[in-house]
Amino acid sequence: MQEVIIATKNAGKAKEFERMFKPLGYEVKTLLDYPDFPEVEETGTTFEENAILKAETVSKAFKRMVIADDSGLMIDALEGRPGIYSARYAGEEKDDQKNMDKVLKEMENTPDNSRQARFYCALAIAAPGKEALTVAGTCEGFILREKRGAHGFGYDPIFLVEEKRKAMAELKPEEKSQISHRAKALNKLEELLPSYLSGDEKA
Ligand SMILES: O=P(O)(O)OP(=O)(O)OP(=O)(O)OC[C@H]1O[C@@H](n2cnc3c(O)ncnc32)[C@H](O)[C@@H]1O
Ligand SMILES: [Mg+2]
Repeated sequence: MQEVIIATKNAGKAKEFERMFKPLGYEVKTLLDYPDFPEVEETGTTFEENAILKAETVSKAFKRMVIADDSGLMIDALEGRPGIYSARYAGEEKDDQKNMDKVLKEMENTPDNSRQARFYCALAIAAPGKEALTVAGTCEGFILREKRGAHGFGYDPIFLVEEKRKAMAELKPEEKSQISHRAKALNKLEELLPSYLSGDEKA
């Protein structure tokens, strides 16, 4: 089986990529398989910049084609927050429960008709000698008033998926991987991959 390297240390993302790449005939390796690889600092100001930073850093180190994911939750009533700071919204320890609790508290007085939000996922692909490429996908929904469901990771229990009328964490993994921001971005990447791989080398 062919191998694809995903530059992530997030176990939830790793599982989703495994599920999505399997039907394409790829075995997924992530930075969880290389625990000594240092965390790449996310110093960009957009999801795309951070995805490129992660993909290029790991691609240079491994001298291989690498895909990276930078993603997060954007809430209208919070002017797009937590956005690119989603992982560390409630502190450096990247605690999903604390992050959700912080959002629920901030949204306590936000009425039902003003709770629109979306997940955003930027994927970057980098390969030796090539310019990195990015694609993105979104998933629309609403912020719930309490946690629901036990699947997924991150903010999934407090995000009501508009098209399913269920919390993201209530969807089975195979359902999430049909409709998620990550799945939509990956579909676009799949379309662009052949031309990327056969395209020009960087000068
Ligand atoms: O950078 P890597 O190593 O990939 O892992 P990370 O967890 O730091 O990942 P990000 O920097 O992209 O931060 C994304 C955060 O956004 C949230 N998030 C992203 N995708 C999500 C999803 O599908 N469901 C729920 N929360 C998600 C979750 O809290 C993630 O930790
Ligand atoms: Mg990160």
